[in-house]
Amino acid sequence: QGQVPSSQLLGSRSCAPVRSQTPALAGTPRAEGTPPVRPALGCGRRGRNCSSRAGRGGHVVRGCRDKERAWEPERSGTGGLAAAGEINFSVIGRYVDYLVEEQGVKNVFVNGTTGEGLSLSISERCQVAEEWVTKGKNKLDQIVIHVGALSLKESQELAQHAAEIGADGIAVIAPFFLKPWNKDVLINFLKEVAAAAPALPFYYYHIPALTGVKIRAEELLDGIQDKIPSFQGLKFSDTDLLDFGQCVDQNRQRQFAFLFGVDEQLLSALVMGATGAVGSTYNYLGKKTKQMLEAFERKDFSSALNHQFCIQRFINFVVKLGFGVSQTKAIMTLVSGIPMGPPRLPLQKASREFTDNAEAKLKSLDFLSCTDLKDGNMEACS
Ligand SMILES: CC(=O)N[C@@H]([C@@H](O)[C@H](O)[C@H](O)CO)[C@@H](O)CC(=O)C(=O)O
Repeated sequence: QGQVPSSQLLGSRSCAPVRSQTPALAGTPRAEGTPPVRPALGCGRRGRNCSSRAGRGGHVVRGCRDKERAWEPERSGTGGLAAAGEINFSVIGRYVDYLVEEQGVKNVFVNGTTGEGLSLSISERCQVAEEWVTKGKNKLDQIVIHVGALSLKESQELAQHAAEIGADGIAVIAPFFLKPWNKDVLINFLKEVAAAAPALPFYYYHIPALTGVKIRAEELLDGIQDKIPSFQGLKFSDTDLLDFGQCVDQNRQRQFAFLFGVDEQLLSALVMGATGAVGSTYNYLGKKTKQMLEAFERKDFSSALNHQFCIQRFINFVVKLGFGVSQTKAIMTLVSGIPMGPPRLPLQKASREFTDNAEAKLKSLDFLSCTDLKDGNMEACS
């Protein structure tokens, strides 16, 4: 079985502190059997202060340099085809177009949970980031790269690399094996990563259910800018709306971005002051979610609630079937027509039964019609 992991996007997620901003996605598409593209080097976007690696003299981003060789087809002996289990970069450009044109999503969060960032090597993470920046140039508004890792040094390498390629921001989760035991220790870790890319807006990615680090975000934010001057905001992937509300309430004087990451509860978070959203479902429900954001903006709360309930109906349905990153990838493939490939171990590919059920539900909720389906997925309509 050829396994080609790729990254996630937003649906990936609104990274801008503007309430009406399109939700950004997280995750990287993976594809099977398509030719990988060697990522272009150098910085991409909006004249950000970055320089190419070649121009940085002695600056070494070890993992990222190794990859340059690994992806030369003539050396890999694969004749230009992605080997089993490898990332296929060639779909990222198409996926950018799909997000922008079909889902109205212009901000992405790369190498996060949906993109299985923690299951990739450092070299792969660099390549994925580069490909998104290259292909997103002049198309996407913001590209935030998740650079969290268990090793502080690796996290710093990734942060430096993100700055060099011209990303718009970096995000970091709490280290989750040897864990920080209190707020100060966590801040010390985050501060060291942020210092590796001081010009890049820095986001803390709060996802306690996966990291096991339960330090409240509200506590962490208290005085954080004194320690991390580039601190820009929070990606809050937790259902504790008391904690989230207090983050907003206690930081009203600051221009922080509060990006909410529980898609089925987004409306509640908007009421509390969320400035954007980052989530897996925006990969395929981006347009629907935008309608909810727009209804909320124009204070049409009844419509906004209808949209949220509709989205909840779908999420509630798939959660009962068993829903995670693998299933998200299957739905992304179904809706976009762009092959995401299977997830990487220890995750298992979603079952055909799951995909069939999810497809039927999407159609019954009018989230998907046969005319939405791309050539590659037409058989799903028969
Ligand atoms: C645990 C998890 O995967 N949470 C998702 C949500 O979008 C989640 O899939 C959705 O709310 C459905 O429960 C996001 O918060 C993850 C995310 O933003 C990312 O891929 O980094």
